[in-house]
Amino acid sequence: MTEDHILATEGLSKSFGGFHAVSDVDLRVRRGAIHALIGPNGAGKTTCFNLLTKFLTPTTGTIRYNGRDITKVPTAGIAQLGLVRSFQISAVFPHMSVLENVRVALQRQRGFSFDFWRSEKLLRRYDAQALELLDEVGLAGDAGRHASELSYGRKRALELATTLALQPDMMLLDEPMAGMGHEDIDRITALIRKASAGRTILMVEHNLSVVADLCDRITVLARGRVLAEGDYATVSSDPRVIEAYIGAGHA
Ligand SMILES: Nc1ncnc2c1ncn2[C@@H]1O[C@H](COP(=O)(O)OP(=O)(O)OP(=O)(O)O)[C@@H](O)[C@H]1O
Repeated sequence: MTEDHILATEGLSKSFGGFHAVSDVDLRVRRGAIHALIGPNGAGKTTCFNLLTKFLTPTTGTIRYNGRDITKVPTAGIAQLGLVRSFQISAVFPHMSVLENVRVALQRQRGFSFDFWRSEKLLRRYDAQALELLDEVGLAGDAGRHASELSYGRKRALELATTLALQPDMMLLDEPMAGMGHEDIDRITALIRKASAGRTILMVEHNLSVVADLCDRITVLARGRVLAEGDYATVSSDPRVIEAYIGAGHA
């Protein structure tokens, strides 16, 4: 790993029983990049993300973040180091207002555990900052609404705001465009681009035109292994990549 890489894995592997879901993956993510992890269904992308955020323990291999070996650091510790995973729809509290959702995230960022009984007065201290974040993702006008009333695309924008509240140096985005129509895709693409200023993004994304549009570097996984790496033009013209997608019925 060089100074240039904020995240680097070496020989990262995960087996379930005798099945190798991720095999010997050396992933290098350059600081400041928008990097995509792509590949056909079952390639090992989600397993990789789960390894990076410690939802799973690697069978073998190491993960370094900002030069530090984080292979044995638990999930909560990873976020404290500035590596935050987003786009987990469950991260939004549906019965709280949009503003309250961001407020809670800001409170967390300051190291408090979430406390439903914390006084309103104390929480209100975060309102101005929460509104600023909502404005950044185009949700200032929705601040008072219940999160559950938001459209799917807006919920995802809210998740982005709650993630940004944690002030991550690096964000892991889990299929940010999943289930979205064109308009939402354009909106979220613009938001991700904006949010990438001054930070690093690693995303798993099936929508290849979004990947082409947004990502500087792409790692293609197939059958748990790195098949190709490079910019979109390079990997999309690689015959092994085309074959892997066609073989998996993605033609
Ligand atoms: N907990 C588990 N136990 C056993 N096998 C698993 C487990 N989790 C994942 N796998 C298997 O590992 C392989 C990789 O799965 P993974 O979900 O990482 O792929 P993916 O690239 O994210 O796929 P998709 O694009 O369909 O989400 C698959 O064959 C999957 O069935």
